Amino acid sequence: MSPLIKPWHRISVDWKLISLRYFNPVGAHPSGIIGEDPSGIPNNLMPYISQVAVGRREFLSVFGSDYDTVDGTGVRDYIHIIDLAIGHLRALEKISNPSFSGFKAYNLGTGRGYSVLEVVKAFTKASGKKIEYKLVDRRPGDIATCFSDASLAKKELNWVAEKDIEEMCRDTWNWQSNNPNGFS
Ligand SMILES: O=c1ccn([C@@H]2O[C@H](COP(=O)(O)OP(=O)(O)O[C@H]3O[C@H](CO)[C@H](O)[C@H](O)[C@H]3O)[C@@H](O)[C@H]2O)c(=O)[nH]1
Repeated sequence: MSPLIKPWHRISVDWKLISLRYFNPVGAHPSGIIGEDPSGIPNNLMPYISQVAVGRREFLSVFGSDYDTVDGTGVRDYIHIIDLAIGHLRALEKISNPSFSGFKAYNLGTGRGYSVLEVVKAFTKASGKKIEYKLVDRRPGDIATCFSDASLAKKELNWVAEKDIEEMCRDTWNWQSNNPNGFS
């Protein structure tokens, strides 16, 4: 074996890397003790909706209502943080297996997209609160639709997301209603 090939050969045996591609993590720990408390004005949809529901913000600005989607609003693949945590445990099991080497990337998502207005509807149901919203211009840089193909994670990590949008909204609301001002 030439000296040039040797180092690469060694790398292919010893080197292991797993990359997990998160889609849109939301939700909170079901205990209601751990949740998302962004500092300042939330950039992301779920914490913004949650702060409207709890009375910290007046209304949600829905960024764009003319996308080519089910109702014109942006579609994303929301995933409960508990499912995401379990995905990490499965990846750790995989990378600890002596038979695994090299690099793999796995999508962690539900494979199903929800529009902004569908999330608003699900959150209204989970919280019993009216979520005021206004349709405004698109946010620069946003795309219409983004959802995962998580079939490789199912096949190789034995992982699938199990929690649905109702549970994501319920756990988010459970935390937010117990912590109306966040952790402060
Ligand atoms: O106040 C808001 C916030 C968001 N949205 C909409 O809600 C959807 C989800 O928006 P998020 O900001 O929650 O999530 P994104 O998928 O747009 O953004 C996420 O994915 C991006 C890459 O695709 C970046 O990684 C970014 O940091 C990360 O938050 C989008 O259609 C967005 O336009 C609103 O209508 N109003």
